[in-house]
Amino acid sequence: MLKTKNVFRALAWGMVTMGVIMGAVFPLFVMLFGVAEATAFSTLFMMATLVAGFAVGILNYFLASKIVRPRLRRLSEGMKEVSEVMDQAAFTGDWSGCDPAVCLLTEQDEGELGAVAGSYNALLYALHDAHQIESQIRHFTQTLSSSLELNELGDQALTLLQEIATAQGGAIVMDRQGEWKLLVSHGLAQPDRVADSELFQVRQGEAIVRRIVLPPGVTVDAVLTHFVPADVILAPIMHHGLVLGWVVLASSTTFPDRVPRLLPMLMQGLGLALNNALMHDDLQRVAALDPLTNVYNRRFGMKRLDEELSRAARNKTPLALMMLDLDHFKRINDTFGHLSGDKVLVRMTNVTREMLREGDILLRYGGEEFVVVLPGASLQDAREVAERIRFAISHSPVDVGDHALTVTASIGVSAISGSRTVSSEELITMADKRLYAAKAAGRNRVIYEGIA
Ligand SMILES: Nc1nc2c(ncn2[C@@H]2O[C@H](COP(=O)(O)OP(=O)(O)OP(=O)(O)O)[C@@H](O)[C@H]2O)c(=O)[nH]1
Repeated sequence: MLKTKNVFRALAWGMVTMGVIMGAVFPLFVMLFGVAEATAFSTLFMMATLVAGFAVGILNYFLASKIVRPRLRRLSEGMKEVSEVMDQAAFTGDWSGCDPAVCLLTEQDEGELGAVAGSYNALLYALHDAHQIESQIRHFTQTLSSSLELNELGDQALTLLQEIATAQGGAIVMDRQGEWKLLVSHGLAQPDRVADSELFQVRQGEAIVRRIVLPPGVTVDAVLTHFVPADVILAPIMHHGLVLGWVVLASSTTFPDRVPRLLPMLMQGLGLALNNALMHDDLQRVAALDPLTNVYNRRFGMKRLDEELSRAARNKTPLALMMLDLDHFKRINDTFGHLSGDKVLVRMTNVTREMLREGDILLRYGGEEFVVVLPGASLQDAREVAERIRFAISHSPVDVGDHALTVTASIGVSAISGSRTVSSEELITMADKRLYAAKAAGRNRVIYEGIA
């Protein structure tokens, strides 16, 4: 801390003392020019030189004070004004009054006073930048905390990061079970190449913000043209020392220096938010999936069925449902054991899943009984799919110990045509009745009509 006593008082003392000393030595000086010693050291002459020295000292002091004081006052008033605005801004959040463009001190002096004003202005710029960075980080963190859904979160984060870094393109790549998967990309042509590339294969500890060259073919998809970015930054998304993923930002020009310095701070918030979203995602999955077969469990699957039924009623589109039950499954358990039974269940769900289209729903209704929902399918469409599933199951033997076990399934199909609305219970009951008819008729078959 700088310690100054009253500088002007010190100046006054210094100047007056110097004046008096000059007055005291003046007689010696005049003797060099031939003035007689008696005259030079006469009381009158001595008094005159001392008074003159004193007067010159006082005059100098007033002169210096007259020139320097108002400029110093101007500087200090300017600083005071800015500090008051800043003080207010800390509470109101309105920092517009602290913008360097508004608050700069305009001291023209080329000497020390100008240097003081220059240093003050530099301090103001640094404060302004620090505030901007702090509010960018705060806004970024606040936005991230508003979402738990992984894709939505990734999208929001990338949008903000592009804004902050002024990047025209970017992507977020996540580590999902040991593989790099593209979570989101903006403005990149062929973004999948980014996830497939070797860019992220770094050893632990080497995960730092760095500048890279994108793999061939990855360009930025600007409004009028595609361009190979001039500057690309890669930033690791860390959480508890682990790399959860990477942010890639691409620009047509070189990124400002502050960008690579700012990114690690933003990545901390992003790491926490993405980790929360991943946990949420896992919990959702656990809540929705059957742990053995990895298809929807009954609770979640029935919810999805209700949603699809409402959609079908709204759009007046057909929807079909099938109930599938493995034949004589108890025997498999009894003969080969429960674990072999589990193996058969997993294999059969995989075989069934392969026969379905995207948007179809497969759920484990209970034990060895499954429901398949086919939105948009008529009874005839569903019958064909059911036949394909039945055929595939009966032609997919499962290795159980030394045996290649052949399993069959019975399937009951029901459907709504689009003009009639029915409840999920009605649809299930219908399919269930047809399933039991299939069992009664000898199993390994599909029944889709005749039983109401
Ligand atoms: N391994 C295994 N078995 C299960 C599971 N859930 C239910 N089961 C068994 O599935 C068998 C179903 O037997 P049943 O309902 O008699 O039917 P089924 O033997 O397939 O005879 P049909 O359906 O009439 O052809 C029972 O032995 C249950 O214990 C499971 O998660 N794993």
